[in-house]
This record gives sequence, C-alpha cells and structure tokens, in this order.
Amino acid sequence: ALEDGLKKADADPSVKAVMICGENGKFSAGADIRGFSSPKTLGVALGPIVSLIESSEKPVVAAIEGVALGGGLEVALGCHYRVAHAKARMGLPEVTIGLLPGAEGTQRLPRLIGVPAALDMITTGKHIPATEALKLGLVDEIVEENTIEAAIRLANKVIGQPLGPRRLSLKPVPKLPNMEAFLQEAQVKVKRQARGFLAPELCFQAVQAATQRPFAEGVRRERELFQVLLSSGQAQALQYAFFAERAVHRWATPGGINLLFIIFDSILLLSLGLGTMGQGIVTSLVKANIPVVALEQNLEYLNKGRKAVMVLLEREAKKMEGGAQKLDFHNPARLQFTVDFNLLHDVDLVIEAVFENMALKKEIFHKLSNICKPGALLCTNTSALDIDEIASATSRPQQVIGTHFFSPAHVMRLLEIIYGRHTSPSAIATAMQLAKDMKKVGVVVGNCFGFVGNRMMFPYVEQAVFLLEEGSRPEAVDQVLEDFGFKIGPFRMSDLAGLDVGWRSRKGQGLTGPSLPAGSSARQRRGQRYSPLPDLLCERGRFGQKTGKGWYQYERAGGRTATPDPWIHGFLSQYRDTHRIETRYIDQEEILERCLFSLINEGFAILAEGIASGPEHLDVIYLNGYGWPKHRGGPMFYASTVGLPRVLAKLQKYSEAHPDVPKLRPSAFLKKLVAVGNAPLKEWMSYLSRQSPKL
Ligand SMILES: CCC[C@H](O)CC(=O)SCCNC(=O)CCNC(=O)[C@H](O)C(C)(C)COP(=O)([O-])OP(=O)([O-])OC[C@H]1O[C@@H](n2cnc3c(N)ncnc32)[C@H](O)[C@@H]1OP(=O)([O-])[O-]
Repeated sequence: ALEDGLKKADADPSVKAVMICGENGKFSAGADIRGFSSPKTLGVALGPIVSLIESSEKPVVAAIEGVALGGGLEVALGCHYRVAHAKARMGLPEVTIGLLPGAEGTQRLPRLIGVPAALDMITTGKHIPATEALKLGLVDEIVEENTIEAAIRLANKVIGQPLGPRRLSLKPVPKLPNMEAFLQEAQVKVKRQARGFLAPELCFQAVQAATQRPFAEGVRRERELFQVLLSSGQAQALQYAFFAERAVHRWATPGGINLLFIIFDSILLLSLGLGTMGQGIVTSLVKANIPVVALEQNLEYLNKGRKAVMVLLEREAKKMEGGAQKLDFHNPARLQFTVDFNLLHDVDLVIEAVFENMALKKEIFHKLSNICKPGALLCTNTSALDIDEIASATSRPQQVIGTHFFSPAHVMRLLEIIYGRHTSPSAIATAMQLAKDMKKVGVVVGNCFGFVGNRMMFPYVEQAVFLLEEGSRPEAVDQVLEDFGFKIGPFRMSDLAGLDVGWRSRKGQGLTGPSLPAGSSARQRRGQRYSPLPDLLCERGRFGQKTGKGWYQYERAGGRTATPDPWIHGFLSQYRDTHRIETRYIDQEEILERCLFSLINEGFAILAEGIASGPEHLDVIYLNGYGWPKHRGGPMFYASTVGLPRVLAKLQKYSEAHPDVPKLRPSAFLKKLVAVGNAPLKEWMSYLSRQSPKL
C-alpha cells in the first residue's frame, strides 16, 4: 500500500507533498513478528520501500503518534521530515527479538543521530520518548496536539525546498575524533553483556559497517547479517518469549471471559518489618502511581523502613524525566508511613510482606480478616508457604491470594500469583491487574511448596551441590552455567542470597538441626540422597557475601568480588575422604545436563499436576525471575529445542547412576510426550487429560 500510494503521489502533478501516518493513533510497531516464522511473508522487503520513500521528489513527512518501532521507525527514517506527538515512543527493538533492523535502519540512524546514540538504541532496543528523540535530532518537531495537522503544516511549509540534505542515505556518518577507539570499546562492552546472545554483536557489526562503507554496501552487509540472525535458533527463542509473555497476560476465568477488576482507591502495604521486600514493593507501588500506606509494627522499624524507601524513590526519580515531581512521594496522599493498624479499615488491598514464618503470617491474616472492610483483597508475599494454610486463619479465604515478588522488588519484573483452594477468580483477576499496573509480568500458578519458580530451582541447586560432592568445584559449576547464559551461577547466586536462608528453611522442614532424628545418616534423608554441604558451611558461619565467605571468598563482609577459595577446595576433598566418595572428573556436559534437565523434569511434573497452565508460563517465570538467558527461550522451550527424546535419555542415564535421587527420575509426562513422537511444545498440554479449573 505504501509503495502504491507513493507511486500515485509521485505521478500526480496536483500532489505537492506526502504525509505518512498510522491508524488509530499509532504510527507502526514494525514488522509482524509472527511473519518471521513464515517464509511467505519474508518475500516482502521493506528496505526498498524505505528507499523509495526517500527518493520521492516530493517532500514526505512522517506523523508519529503512539509508537514508531522497528520497521515502523525505519519507514519514518526514509521520510524527509518527522513530526512526533509528545507522548510517542520510538525505537529499534529488533535486537530484543533476536534480529537487527533489517530495513536499512542500521545505516540511516547513525547518519541522523551519530554513531554513539545510534549504537545505543540499536544494540539495546530501548524505546525512547519523543522529548529525547527531539534532543537527539531523530525528530524535527514535537507537538502536544494534533500530530497529523502539524505534519501537514510542515509539509506545506517545505514544498519547494531542496530534498537532498534531507535524504539520510546521502549524508555522511558524523565523524568522531576517536571513532576507532570508540568502536573497539563499544564492541567489548556489547560482547561482555551479550553472554552468547548473537543479536547485539551483529547489530554492532551492522552499525560499524555504516562507519566504514558507502550506504549501498552497508545495506548489503545489514542484509547478510539479518539473514544470519533470522535463521539462528536464537531469534525463534526470543520471538517465542515475546508471545509467551503476552499469552501469560491473557488470563481468563473458567468461562473464558476476562473479569473486570476492582479499582483501588488506595493500597496498603502491611509489613511487620519494612524489610528489603517491603521496601521494594512500596517503591514499585509508588512508581505505578498507586497510593500506598506502609505499616510497621513499631516506630523504630518504621523510620528505618521509611529512610530506605526514600533512598530508593530518590534514585528511581533521578532515572525518570520529571522524576520527583511525577512520583510525588513526599505527598502524604500518595505515600504514608504509619504504625496505626486502624488505617486498615479503609484500604482495598493489603500486601503483607513480613518474613517467612507461618505462625506470624497466620496471626496477621487473622487480624486482617477482622479489621479490613469486607471487599478488601488480602495478598501475602511468600516464596514457598502454603496459601491455604494462611487463608485458613481468615473468615474470607476467597479473598486471600499469594503474590510472590522477586528481590529487589522494584527492579524484578516477575510476580508469581498463587491462588489457593478457595481464592475467587475475581481475586486472581485483581492481582493480575495489579501486576500490570505495576508494570510486572504476573503469572498465575497453583499452590504447592515453592510454587513454580523455586520448585524447579530446588533440583537444579541440589544437582549443583551433588556435583561438588562427586568431584567438581563451585567455580567450575558456575562457569558452565554462566557460559550457558545465566547471569550468575548457582553458587554465586547462593552466596548473594545468603546460605542461611535455605538453612533456616531446611531446619524448618526437619532436614537438619536439632529436630533431626538421632542416628540419621549424614547423606540420606527420608530414604533419599541429601547433601549436608550447605549446612556444614552455615555451621561455620559461611553465609555468603554478607559474611565475606561462602562458596567463595570475598574481599570483606558485604564484598561483591567472588574469588575461588582454597579453603573450600580442601574442605571438599576432606569431605569426600570422610564419606569415602571417590573424586572423579566431571565434564561440562554432565554439569549442564544434570542441572538443567533436573529443573526441566520438575517443570514437566508441574505441568502434569496442573500447577501451571502451559510451558509458556514456566518459561516466562524463568526469563523474568531467574535470569534464564532470553536467547534460549526459557527452560521448556530449550527442552523442545534439545529434543525431548534426548532429555529423556539423559535423565534415564543419570537416574540409573543415582537411583537415590528421585528428581532425576524422568517425569511420566515427559515420557508420554516422547512416546507420542516428541510432540511440539504448543501441543504438549493437549496430552494432559485434566487441567486446573482456575488456570
Ligand atoms: C525486514 C524487517 C524489518 C524490521 O527491521 C523488522 C521489525 O520491524 S521486527 C518488529 C519490531 N517491533 C517490535 O519488536 C515491537 C514489538 N511490540 C511491542 O513492543 C509492544 O507490543 C508495543 C509497544 C507495540 C505495544 O505494547 P502494549 O500496548 O503493551 O501491547 P502488547 O505488547 O500486549 O501488544 C498488543 C498486541 O499486539 C501484538 N503485537 C505487538 N507488536 C507486534 C508485532 N510487531 N508483530 C506482531 N504482533 C505484535 C501483541 O502480540 C499483542 O497481541 P495479542 O494477541 O493482543 O496478545
């Protein structure tokens, strides 16, 4: 249509200028991502159309409203002028779906806004607001009112002016005094951050080509690189992740209709310790423009919590345009701190964020149930505790729901939303809406120990520790998983989170400590293999970063630089001697497979039990809460790319070698999917006879 329209306009002498706009207040979100998996639509090349726009003899003005992303922005770059609405956002987000701007955007953008800014936009895929676009010179004008009228006004004004200087393909790339050094440094940075993710590096190469070659050759290079990415499995993984995230949002009631949501007047966060989680949650709520009252049990804790929240909010405000004013957090109507439980009467929603202790949580929920108004929704922030047991302390279990935030809560996007036996669909829908308002990815899951994310994490961490018992070292295991693409390996993660957290939980479960029956074997619990290694470290006060020692050593307590610790190496070999374990060399493949396949195996068990409604949900949880590398699409998608028969065969092999480790025994659901011929991921759920009615 663009091509036809342009040709008509060029041929019609009564047309003096052209304006291109989108429909319904949106310019364009770029190419249809679904089209990338269909060879039919790939035949349509956008680049030549952008060139056609640019070569028009009549001025072409883009009227950008809403979004101009990817191919959409590339079309705008072909135009001679760009007018944007003040609320519009622009970007080249192709990198985030494993691609690069493939319609000459990598060649035009650096010519317009210079290499540093273009490289930043193209390698990160970030969206920029119109005001920033104006500063960068990406748009010529921004307007508060009617963008289309403004674009037509501009078009009329520029009729007859020479178009040569407005054709970006004819412009040289602005020079930098130290271009070579700048590019070298930028490449190192891009590579370091990419950790095996191809697209940022290839985006870099395309922009680099713009600095080294004439426009037409740069375009050829861009096309070559685009094809490399298009055929890489990484692009497929990222596009899968894009749609998985949207599918997870489309939570519907059993009848299939999305519910309307409760509109909140105010939200109260109750915390008997505005601890780290509480502080992050309050910050997120304020950022989401939701009025908050933060409650503490005493003034000392309240003041400490308030101080920490203020520091976080100041920091967040600095990152935003018009920050402090926009957040308005000094306004008591927006954010109040109190120790007065009476304020609970009027709130619509409570998020309880006290520490993980069932007795304490039940006591609080009993109190909430007595004080809060009848319609108020009661959320508990927990990473593992039983929602039904917490709800049993109230007279309104239908309004009790789990909201598992991830630390730091003002940064992490994931929110696991856990429904209990009695939780009502409207309570779930309200929690989902809350997630959306807080710009988080809400995923509805069922109630079981560890829910989805942590439950899948347990076998992964368990394998990592077993590997140490058998001969590996923390740094070797971490390295393999970081090379796979995790931001941080399991031992570095454990040191960061604090080993004492798991220790407390294991003590609570009677797996270690004084409640362990006398005569228990050190390496067995309830007939299964158990590794006491993390407990032994805790007994020695090695809690990780906070104590300066854990699986690694740090420069000081609270230090962040992990270095392998010879003490740990000696300790491990002594441990193996004590328990007569023969040290063996464990290769990278075994480390990777045992950790990842045991996690994936648990994922299949979760799906079969109806704890999550599909593999996409598990993947979205891992991508947004556990640092799973995006270019590998999430654990279940990864399993589908490895091939389920291979995952099964490997689990069978490891399970035979370790018969006392139940988590290595292949799940019946995985076996079934292999037996039906390695079913594709989108069909997996059709092989389950029953689904939870609440998912
Ligand atoms: C030769 C090629 C050249 C070029 O360089 C390549 C490209 O342009 S690559 C492309 C570069 N562009 C991008 O990467 C932009 C990707 N898109 C976005 O970033 C956000 O969707 C956007 C900011 C536009 C709206 O956010 P929001 O307001 O929160 O809303 P939302 O996110 O919930 O989306 C609403 C619905 O629209 C759907 N949908 C959206 N975009 C696309 C698409 N391009 N395609 C298909 N579908 C798309 C989305 O799935 C959802 O569908 P459903 O069935 O209702 O679930």
